Amino acid sequence: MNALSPAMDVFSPSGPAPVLCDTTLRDGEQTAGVVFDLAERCAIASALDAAGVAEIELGVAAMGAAEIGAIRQIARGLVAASPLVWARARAEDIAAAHQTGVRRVHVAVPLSPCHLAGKLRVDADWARTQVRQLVSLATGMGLAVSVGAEDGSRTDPAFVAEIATIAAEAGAIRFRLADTLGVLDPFAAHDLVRRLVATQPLPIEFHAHNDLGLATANTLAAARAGASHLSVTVGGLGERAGNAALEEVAAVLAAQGRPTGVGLDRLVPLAEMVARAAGRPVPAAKPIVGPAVFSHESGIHVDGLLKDRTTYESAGLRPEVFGRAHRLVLGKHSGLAGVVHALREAGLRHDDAFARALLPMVRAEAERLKRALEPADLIRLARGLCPGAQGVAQS
Ligand SMILES: CC(=O)SCCNC(=O)CCNC(=O)[C@H](O)C(C)(C)COP(=O)(O)OP(=O)(O)OC[C@H]1O[C@@H](n2cnc3c(N)ncnc32)[C@H](O)[C@@H]1OP(=O)(O)O
Ligand SMILES: O=C(O)CCC(=O)C(=O)O
Repeated sequence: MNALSPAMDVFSPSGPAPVLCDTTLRDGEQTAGVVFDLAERCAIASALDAAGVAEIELGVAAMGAAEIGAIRQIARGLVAASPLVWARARAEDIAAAHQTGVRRVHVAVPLSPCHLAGKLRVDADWARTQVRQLVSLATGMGLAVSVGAEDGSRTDPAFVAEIATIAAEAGAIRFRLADTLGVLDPFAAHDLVRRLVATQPLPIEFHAHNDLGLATANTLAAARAGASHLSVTVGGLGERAGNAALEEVAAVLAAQGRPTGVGLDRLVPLAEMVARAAGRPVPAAKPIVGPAVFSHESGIHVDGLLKDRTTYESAGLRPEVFGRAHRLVLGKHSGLAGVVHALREAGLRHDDAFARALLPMVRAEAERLKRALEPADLIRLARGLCPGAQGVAQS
């Protein structure tokens, strides 16, 4: 029994877990205004590696000599994870990637009509030719090559499959379908990936964006449709609204019985490390890693949790799994059970009559302070109500 809910239990997919390809250091750092220094990049890569992330996209070698040197240094620090370098569909980008010493390059090829005509000023034949020639060029240099369909979700699926087939014939090892603008919903993502899996020979990676808040859902739908590799970033950092969050994808797959090898207890330190380096604090309610996601205040929830934790905690989301713990707080929505519990924890008088008298004061104080109560607030209120409350612990 490993489902997040009975519904997920019924529909849990089977088969090997997809492989996670983390692109925090490439798409994540492309977030407007985010810059990691070299020490931060090395530390993030090592933390991802230690957490068991299988693949790490390290950056864009075409940015120049300093970036080539940085990628080389970061890659040298990896123990188990496989590094890869991102490249445009240009021979000079592949040459730059080769200079990093990393043995794998990912070549992104814009495929949608608007990217081909509007951005590159080329036609579909250009894409066919570039993929054939560049994959051969890269494999000739001894590089393993994956090919990406940039803006693939706004491209005729038959053309995407054709390019993937050309990539396979030229020697590519994988094909990445990018929902570059985050336009898909999970049903469309599932359909596109299923079609691609069925019509061309390469393993498929899905690369989601979160413009509609669907990156994780789309990534999981892609996995269910047969994507063997999934792009993710720590905290979902990435262009605009970001990418699929590593912690969400890893947690759901583990809960579905398809663990990715990522240590779930490493996710919070990773999120905090990336948040610090990015200058973007982890949002309080960010699933899995947010500081507040295992906190409970509402009377009915706290009462339920105290009687039987499974009332408000699903099997795959036990806080201990992530190295975390429940935090029961007192506030405007507290009930009697929560007050009794908090009093007992604080070593204060905690009989029902006392807690019942204190409850309206707890609510009023939370309203006055516009926040949850700290232990010191509770002690102050309890002493105000009954000066001898402290140390008069009763069962
Ligand atoms: C959806 C994505 O995430 S795509 C990845 C985005 N990542 C980045 O942009 C990484 C950082 N980028 C950079 O440092 C720079 O843009 C560089 C080094 C890649 C290129 O810099 P510049 O040579 O100054 O070009 P600039 O950034 O102004 O324009 C991009 C050029 O790449 C071309 N290009 C864009 N994508 C691709 C592609 N996948 N394949 C081939 N060419 C491409 C554009 O057509 C444009 O070419 P042009 O100058 O001949 O018109
Ligand atoms: O890597 C790719 O293939 C696509 C690039 C990308 O990040 C995107 O399209 O969102």
